[in-house]
Amino acid sequence: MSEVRAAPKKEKSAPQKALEKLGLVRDIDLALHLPLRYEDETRLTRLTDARDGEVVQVEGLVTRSDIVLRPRRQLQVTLDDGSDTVLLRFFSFYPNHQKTLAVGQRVRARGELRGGFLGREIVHPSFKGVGEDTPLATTLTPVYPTSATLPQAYLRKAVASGLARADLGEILPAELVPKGLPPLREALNFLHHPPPRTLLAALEDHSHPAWQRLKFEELLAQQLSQLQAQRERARLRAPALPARREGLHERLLAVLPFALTGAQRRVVEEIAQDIAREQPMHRLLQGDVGSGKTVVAALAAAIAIDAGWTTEILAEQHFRKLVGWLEPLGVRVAWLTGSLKGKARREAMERVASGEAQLVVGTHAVIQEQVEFAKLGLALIDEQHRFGVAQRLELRRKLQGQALEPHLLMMSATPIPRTLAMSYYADLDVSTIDELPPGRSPIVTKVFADGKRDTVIEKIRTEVAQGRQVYWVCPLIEESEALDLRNATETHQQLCEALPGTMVGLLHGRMSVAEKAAVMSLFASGEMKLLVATTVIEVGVDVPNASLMVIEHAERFGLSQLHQLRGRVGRGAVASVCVLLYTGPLSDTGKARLKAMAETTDGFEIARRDLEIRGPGEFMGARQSGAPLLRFADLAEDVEWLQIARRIAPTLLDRHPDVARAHIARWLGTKAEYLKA
Ligand SMILES: Nc1ncnc2c1ncn2[C@@H]1O[C@H](COP(=O)(O)OP(=O)(O)OP(=O)(O)O)[C@@H](O)[C@H]1O
Repeated sequence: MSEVRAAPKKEKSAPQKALEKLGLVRDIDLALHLPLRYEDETRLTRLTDARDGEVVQVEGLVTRSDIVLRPRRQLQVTLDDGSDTVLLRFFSFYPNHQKTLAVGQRVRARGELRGGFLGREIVHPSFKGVGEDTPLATTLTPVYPTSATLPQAYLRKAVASGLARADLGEILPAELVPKGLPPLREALNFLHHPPPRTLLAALEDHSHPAWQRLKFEELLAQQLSQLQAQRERARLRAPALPARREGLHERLLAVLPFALTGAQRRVVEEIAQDIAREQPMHRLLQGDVGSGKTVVAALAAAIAIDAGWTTEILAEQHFRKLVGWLEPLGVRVAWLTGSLKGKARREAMERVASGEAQLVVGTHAVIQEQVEFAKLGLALIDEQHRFGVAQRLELRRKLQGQALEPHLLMMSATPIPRTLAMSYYADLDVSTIDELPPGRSPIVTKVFADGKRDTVIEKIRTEVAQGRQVYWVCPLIEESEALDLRNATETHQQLCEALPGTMVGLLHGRMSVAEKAAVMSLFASGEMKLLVATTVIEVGVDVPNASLMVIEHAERFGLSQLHQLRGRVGRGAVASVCVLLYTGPLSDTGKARLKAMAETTDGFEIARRDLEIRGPGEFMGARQSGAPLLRFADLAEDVEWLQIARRIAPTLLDRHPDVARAHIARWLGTKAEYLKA
């Protein structure tokens, strides 16, 4: 029976999806996906010549092939290469393995040789059946960074065909390419398939000219796109917001209970200079948790408001404190949060539209919904809001009728080294608060298995008895069977029972803004001693009297997030402790994260380790999210190439704009459009 059916839509296979997830979509992406290391399948080692501990490729006949059940079920295969024999052992195997490895078959196997209880052996070698004269590989075999769902063999094929298809012709005029560097196609062919006996050290430490070519190309693309973005920005106009003598910002300084640190003063000065100009500021303000970013933002807002322009703050709770400083000085504030409804909402909108509100505090909804600003001069945005270029454009659209762009100050509490920041946020200037306010005592971090809960509760009792306050952080609000995470409500209940007579609060994301505010104010006033919360307290919460933080299921959190959370304590002069409770067994990365947390409280160091611990997959994930992270070059190491790229970029952009565009597109792909926008 034949029936005409529409051809079924071709579903993407799991490896295809995995490729996409790694960002390996275009041929050029595949061509630029470089091996982590190489395997040498170009030669055979005679067993008599091989030493234990050496990675070898051997070839011979199978003389024995048995499944052995003790001490653990395994397939044992003896291979004889004419000079000696070796035992191949497999703890997991399929029927077709046994077929290839049957007695009498010729097999080529590769792996680390070691002396075992049963004689010399290779555990889990890679292997294939071969004929008498199956040729050896002619080049070294690449091993690529990959993910769990993407088999190496599939990836190898995909990269090889991407490399063959990719348009890798020279784009740059020959006179601009530094001498001694091979053409791009040659460099990539070499790096994917180095000839036998290539000195691998030069590939591994990236000193080989083929690697240098990639570094140079990438840095040039980065410099070009930054320059392009800068030039585009230079064409835009923003209101000049000069700081007035004896203005609002000086009144604010006068009422603060502390003096600014040197770093805060420097950063305020950088921002003040920027916004005094008619070019829009695009600046990232970064500083470790508790370094005092809020007051810097408040001073910037004060200058803008004084100049007669509205400031918008995209961060609901981070800036309660900021409002608390400015409102008493007579600043008119409008709150625009998602939960604001009906008349109150309409009124708030009107106050924004008429320009009556000088400071507008809100969530993302401020941009997404129908809000029209009368005169928006400065936007302060928390990095948590992932305020990408797309959102900036949206913001611009909301300013129809306003010929001028607002100045943008983005704030990040995940500090990254300046050089990295420069490449990560290609079109932002960076200000860094690299000094903590005086009088802080370092936070001591302890890692405990969840079985030690009672000891931890005892510690809470002691802290509370001394008049201190405590946070207890849980990862989820609802029991998830899959993850078996403890429910915040349940923990709250448990702690209430364990600590009778102590006021224990609960804070989670499902509560309304008003409910959250009520709980927070009880905690801030000191009346509530213990606050059980989900990660909603991650940013902006500032209660200097809190001296103990317990993080439950700490193994489920990312490193930066743990650092953010931990930063809620140690904000005053009292010595603080952070307890990380984990439920084992821990994965390697889980272990590495908790270890890093226990070893350092320096946010820059944490950020560095975070990048180190996350695999290449996540690195690429970060790239895909639109943040151009350098993959080949290292801004600290490759200073020479950076200087050359800096020197060439303006010439290239002026004299060969098409070449510049093509070069950016090749290297940054969709990100090139992202930067042009
Ligand atoms: N120069 C200073 N001297 C003393 N205390 C300061 C100073 N600057 C800020 N503080 C105080 O330090 C605490 C942390 O400041 P702030 O909340 O601005 O940090 P932050 O950088 O926003 O941190 P986070 O990202 O962790 O929220 C606050 O209690 C603040 O009042």
